[in-house]
Amino acid sequence: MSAQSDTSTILIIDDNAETIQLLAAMVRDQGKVIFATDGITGLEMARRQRPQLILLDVEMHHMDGFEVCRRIAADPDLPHSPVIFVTAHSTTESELAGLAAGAVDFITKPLIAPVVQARVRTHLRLQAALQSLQGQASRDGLTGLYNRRFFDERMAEEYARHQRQRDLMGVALIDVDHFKLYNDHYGHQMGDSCLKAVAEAIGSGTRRPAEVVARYGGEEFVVLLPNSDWAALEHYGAWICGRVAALNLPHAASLTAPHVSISVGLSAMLPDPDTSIEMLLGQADRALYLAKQQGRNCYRVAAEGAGSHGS
Ligand SMILES: Nc1nc2c(ncn2[C@@H]2O[C@H](COP(=O)(O)OP(=O)(O)OP(=O)(O)O)[C@@H](O)[C@H]2O)c(=O)[nH]1
Repeated sequence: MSAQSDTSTILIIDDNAETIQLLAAMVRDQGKVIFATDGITGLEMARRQRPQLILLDVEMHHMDGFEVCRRIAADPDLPHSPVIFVTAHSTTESELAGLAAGAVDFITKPLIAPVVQARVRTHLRLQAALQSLQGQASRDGLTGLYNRRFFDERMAEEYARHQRQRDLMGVALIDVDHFKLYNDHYGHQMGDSCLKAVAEAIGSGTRRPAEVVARYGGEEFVVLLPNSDWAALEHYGAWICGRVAALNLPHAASLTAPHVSISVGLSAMLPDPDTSIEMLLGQADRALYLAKQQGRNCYRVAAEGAGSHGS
C-alpha cells in the first residue's frame, strides 16, 4: 500500500451486492473501502466518513446516481468528494447527464480491473494534490493556523448551519497584550516565536471538530465556537486566558503581567434574517475592547452574556 492508500477512503454506492464485491476487490489496495447499497445511506456515509472518492452506480432504485451526485454538489454539509459513475449504459447522453450532475469520470461495465484501478488511482492522486493545495492556501505561514480567508469561508458555512439548526453560534477574538512592547523589548524574531507559541496553545486547545481557530491579523486570533451558549463562552474565555498564561512566557516589558497574556472578547448569536456575521464579530470586538480597557489579561462576554470576569 502507498502512503496515499493509507489515508484514502473509497465509498462504493451500488444496489447490487455482486458489483460492490467486485469493485471492492479491485480497489482495496488503493484505500479503505466502505460501501452502501442505496443513495440515502450512501449520502449519510459520505457525511460521516468524508471519503476521498465515490464510485456511484447510476441505475439504483429509489434514488438514482444522478440525484445522489446532485445532492453531493448542492449540500454544504457533504464533502465534495469526486464521483466516478459506474454504469452499464455508456451513451453520450448519459455521460453528459452524469458530468452535468457533477461526476468527474465514468467507468463502464463490464468492469475491467486494470481500467478501474487506473481511473481510481488518477482521481485519488488528483484529489490528494487538490487537498494539499487547499490546505496550504488556507494556512497562515507563520503560525500554521488557518488564515483569515479560510476562517471567513467557514464562518459563512457555520453561520448558515446554525441558522438552519436554530442554534447559538459563538466567537472569540483573542489579542496578545502589549505585543508592540514585546517586540520592542525582545526583537521581532522573538516576537514571531512568541506568536507561534501562543498560536499553538490556542490551536491545540480545540475540543470539537467544527471549532475553527485562525490567525485574524498580526497578534490577533479568532475562534469559532459552534453551538455555544453564554455559559460555554464564559468557560472558554476563562480557560483560554489560563492556558496562555500557563505557558509562562516572560514578558518583562508588559504593563499587565510578568508573562505573556491575552485579552479575549466573546459573543454568541442565534443567526436569523435580521442578524449578520459582521454583527457577531462586532460584538466580540467591542467585548475585546472592554477587556483591554478594564485591565487586559482577562475576558469579557458581550451583551446577553452572563457577566464578565478577569482570569
Ligand atoms: N513579531 C511580530 N510582530 C507582529 C506581527 N504582526 C503584528 N506584529 C506587531 O504586533 C504589534 C501590535 O501592536 P498594537 O496593535 O499596538 O497592540 P499591543 O502592543 O499588543 O497593545 P494592546 O493590544 O493594547 O495590548 C505591532 O507592533 C505589530 O508590529 C508578526 O507577525 N510578528
